[in-house]
Amino acid sequence: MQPKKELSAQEIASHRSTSSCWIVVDDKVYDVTSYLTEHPGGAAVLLKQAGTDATAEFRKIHSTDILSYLPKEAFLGAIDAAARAGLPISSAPAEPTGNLETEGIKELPHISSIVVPNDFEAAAKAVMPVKSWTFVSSSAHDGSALRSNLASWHAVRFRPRIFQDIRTVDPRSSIFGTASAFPFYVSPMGQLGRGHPVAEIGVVRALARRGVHGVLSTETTVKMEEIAAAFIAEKKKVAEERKDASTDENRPEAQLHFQLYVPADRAIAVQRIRRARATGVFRSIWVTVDTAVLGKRSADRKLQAAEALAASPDLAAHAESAGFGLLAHASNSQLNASLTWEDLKWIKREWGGPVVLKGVQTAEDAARAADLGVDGVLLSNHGGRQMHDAADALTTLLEIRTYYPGLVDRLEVFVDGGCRDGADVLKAVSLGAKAVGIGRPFFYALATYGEKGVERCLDSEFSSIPPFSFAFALTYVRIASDSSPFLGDVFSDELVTGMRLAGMKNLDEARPEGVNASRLLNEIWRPEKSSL
Ligand code: HEM
Ligand SMILES: Cc1cc2nc3c(=O)[nH]c(=O)nc-3n(C[C@H](O)[C@H](O)[C@H](O)COP(=O)(O)O)c2cc1C
Repeated sequence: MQPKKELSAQEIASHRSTSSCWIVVDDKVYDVTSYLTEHPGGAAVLLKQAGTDATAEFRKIHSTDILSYLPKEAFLGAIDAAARAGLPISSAPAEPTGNLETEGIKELPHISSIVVPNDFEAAAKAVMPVKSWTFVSSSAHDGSALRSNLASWHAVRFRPRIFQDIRTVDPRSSIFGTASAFPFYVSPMGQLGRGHPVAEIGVVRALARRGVHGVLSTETTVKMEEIAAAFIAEKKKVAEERKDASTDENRPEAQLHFQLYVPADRAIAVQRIRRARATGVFRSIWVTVDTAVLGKRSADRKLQAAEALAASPDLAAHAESAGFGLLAHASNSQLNASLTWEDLKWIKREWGGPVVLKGVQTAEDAARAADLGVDGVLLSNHGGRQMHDAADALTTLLEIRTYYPGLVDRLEVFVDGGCRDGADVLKAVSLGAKAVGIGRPFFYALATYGEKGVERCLDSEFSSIPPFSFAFALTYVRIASDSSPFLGDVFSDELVTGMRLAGMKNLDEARPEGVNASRLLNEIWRPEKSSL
């Protein structure tokens, strides 16, 4: 890229106000003044980086792909080594961390004391920087959609069967014909670098070791090509270890899928799809359809207003309209408010493989997706972060079963939102879901214990198993007693224990009669009751 003009360190350093704000990333200078009020992360974080070399701070959160959201004229030019040397390096903003005292935790607990998914959350709240914690934990408005997501799982009860000889149970499943160790997967979440420097790389390596599926977000901290390469390398390593240990091929291989935010600029969207396809690692594409605009994330907005007030007198004057407070609410570059069913045609054509719609919230939309040849729908309200008082996924699943009983056999139906117990995955599978997406627990696991935390959240430690048949290893772990050194995982342990307690030997035995969903059925949409 040719510099548009000579830019000296001195000149760059002078642009650090709301009337002119320049930042430098990878030796390129951007005028982000017009983007200040649009930036979903708020104006204050940009202003703190203004006039400095922001590369290090920027990379903790974003990949350089995100720069495509800036208007073309924002790029002012590149700088040379001399100019770079003259620039102040941005110091990490002093973000307050969580409060160990208030959370009643003295220090990060030993990982062995993390036994249920919510233990990761409590630990994360105590140690994560407040801004990152707020980003992950926040939901729309007063949190009602998130609360009802969490509650919905408890509104369905098991109907366990006895005398089933469940010494050996098989929790293996598949997504679009590709096997998975369990019927759950890690949901796409943006900016994992805000949890831990290993970011998405740590998550995909853990998936590769455990044979679990994951959906990668569009908004990664690390570029998708680097993540794909790390995933391939880890899978290769795992395959070699297994070969050396003379184990068999029964263990499912991990699989990635790609989540697509369709930006306003179609050229950017097409390029994104092509890049994802070129990596060769993604089995399907999951198009997020519940984010035509951003939901009202009140906790983030309050924090951004506070940051603006504290940042500088200049920004304080704009605090009422800073960041989320104004244009980010209808960010028109990252999101696309004009998408329609018509757009599915070119998305399907560009991708050329299985397509899932992520964020379907009614039976009618699920049926329309099936009619249009979509391969899967994810019933989801985005973890309660978008539509305030949106239906939880289990209720939508029951709505589908009631009004379109055959639909779950016409396409793969996934659910997510608020699942915090591996056994609960069985409730969704019993009602016809192919798999359950789990989001926040994995962000918290990464933020607290890094890659090791993600592994613990997923599945038990197989690496110390002596070299015998892997199929046997699976069986061994599944029937392990309380004294087994292999127990201590989170989601898989709960799932397998849940299968045994419910009397299910494999997932074919997860049938609707295995659960009592009548309480939630009372809450589904009833056209006759809704027509006034
Ligand atoms: C200069 C070009 C930049 C662009 C185009 C940009 C763009 C964006 C976009 C599109 C998001 C929303 C991502 C999502 O929904 O997951 C975002 C979020 C965010 N950005 Fe940036 N960003 C830029 C620079 C920076 C810098 C320099 C920092 C700080 C070092 C930063 C910090 C953040 C934070 C903290 C969030 C999260 C907001 C939240 O809490 O939800 N950004 N940015
Ligand atoms: C921190 C965070 C970031 C997210 N980022 C994305 C994203 O980039 N793309 C997307 O489609 N969904 C995103 N989601 C939504 C998740 O994919 C998923 O629908 C939701 O988290 C499931 O609910 P749970 O967190 O209660 O398990 C995000 C959710 C969280 C909590």
